[in-house]
Amino acid sequence: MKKLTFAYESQSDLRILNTGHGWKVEAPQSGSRLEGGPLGEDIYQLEQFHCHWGETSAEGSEHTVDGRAYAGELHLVHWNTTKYQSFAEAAQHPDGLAVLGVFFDVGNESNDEIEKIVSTLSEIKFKGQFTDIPDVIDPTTFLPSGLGYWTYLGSLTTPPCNECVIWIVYKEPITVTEEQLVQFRCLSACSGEAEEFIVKNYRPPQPLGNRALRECNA
Ligand SMILES: CC[C@H](C)CCC(=O)Nc1ccc(S(N)(=O)=O)cc1
Ligand SMILES: [Zn+2]
Repeated sequence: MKKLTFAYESQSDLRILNTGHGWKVEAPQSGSRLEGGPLGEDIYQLEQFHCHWGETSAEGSEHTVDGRAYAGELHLVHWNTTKYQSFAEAAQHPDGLAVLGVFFDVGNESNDEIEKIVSTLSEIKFKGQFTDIPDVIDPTTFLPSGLGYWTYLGSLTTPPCNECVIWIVYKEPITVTEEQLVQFRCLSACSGEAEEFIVKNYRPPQPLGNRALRECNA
């Protein structure tokens, strides 16, 4: 496979919202480009990023490596702007979306970029609430230093689970702290006063079936 290349913009005032299933940062970046690797000749553009976690740090990732789960997983969601006119249209095609998955390992040093997300969560405690992240966010800082990855053809991991995703999962995790994950679990799944915490929002891996998994050791 050709090398995967990416270029992102740094943006401030990105909107973060509580979807009821977790937090999501809307980051449509016309100036961003993800290309190469398993993506053929097409260019993919960043649309949003979000993450998945578990009720303890023993679980939380949506992919597992030889059966081992990580404490969480960040998803940078891109869509094929070479072939399609909109994100929604791209989501109807097998090569429509490209999602970069980055595993979370729990460690002692907190991740500064994730901290910019965590610092806004008290303002979006309830489903439907949103706020702007004052800090400048550079998606490149979410990526690990080692750029080796696995890739396969898959789907959205939440309904409607469209089979429209070229998955690219980095082998090397990034480090977050237990405190940062604890803050994720304080988000509420409901809009009212009732508190039902979003303690876990990951979908377990599904059978590979006859799909090929490829790897690239950048
Ligand atoms: C109509 C297009 C699309 C259904 C609109 C909603 C959407 O964007 N869903 C979505 C996006 C990413 C993931 S994941 N977790 O990265 O696989 C899961 C679900
Ligand atoms: Zn996801």
